[in-house]
Amino acid sequence: MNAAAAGPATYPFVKGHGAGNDFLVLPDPDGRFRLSATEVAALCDRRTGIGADGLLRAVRCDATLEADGLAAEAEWFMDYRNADGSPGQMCGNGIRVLARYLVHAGHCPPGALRLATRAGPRTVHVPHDKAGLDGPVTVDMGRPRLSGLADVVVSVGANAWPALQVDMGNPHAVVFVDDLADPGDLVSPPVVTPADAYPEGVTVEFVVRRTPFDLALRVHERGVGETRACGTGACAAVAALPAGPATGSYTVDMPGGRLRISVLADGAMRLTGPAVIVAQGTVSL
Ligand SMILES: N[C@@H](CCC[C@H](N)C(=O)O)C(=O)O
Repeated sequence: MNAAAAGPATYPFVKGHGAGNDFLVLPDPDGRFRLSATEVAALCDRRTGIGADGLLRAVRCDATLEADGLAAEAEWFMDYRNADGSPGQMCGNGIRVLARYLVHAGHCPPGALRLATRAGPRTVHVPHDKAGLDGPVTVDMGRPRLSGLADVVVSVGANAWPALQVDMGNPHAVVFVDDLADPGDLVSPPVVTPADAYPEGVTVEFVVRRTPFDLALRVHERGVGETRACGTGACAAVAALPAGPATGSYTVDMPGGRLRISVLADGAMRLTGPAVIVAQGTVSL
């Protein structure tokens, strides 16, 4: 990590999760850190680092070129990195955890917060009566974009399924399966064909529809591996329902917990679930 000369040797961090999808929050209000992919991966390593599915650098929009042009809309930028160090455009659980941190640390009042991401600004709602270390947080996810441009197939071992391409700001391939055990242990990434369908990689959801408004899924995230929950993935699964989702409220159960998704009349989605801070400390690098 390259901090400005004479910067501190230790840095504060916060550890949090949303439905078991866990993150390292690194406050960097003045944009002093340049984190290499190797450094992010070392911090996220579960044996030799702090351990997380991803890292959320909390930086003010006016302190980073990546949020160029967004400072008029949002004070803070979510610099999201996957556990392998690669950047991601959007993270539905991460942005809820970031909002939890910003409110808990006193950087923002509870209520509606506008946060910038690589996929554009999003509004996050931290209830006034739940401004502590845990409780539900909601994010306006916007409208999913479905692409029927290519016929995509997802394979795991001898099993293959047709997939629907969904863009939630980040890329997803959604597969409906009979049983959540069908994709096996997901230790290796699913194979997606044609290979050029997702030039920057893809997150794959394996979904079971239990009732019209109740889904369960497992997810293999780009840049991470199988995780216990994925907010954009849960929205992508609802977006991929045959004939499109009806307006209303959906539940999506994942190994780490339950997320709720409201589909509004204009097709926009609101994602709600737990956002929890579990630890705070310092890390020296
Ligand atoms: N867990 C996240 C998604 C994180 C980004 C993903 N791994 C990618 O590379 O696009 C979520 O909750 O949405």
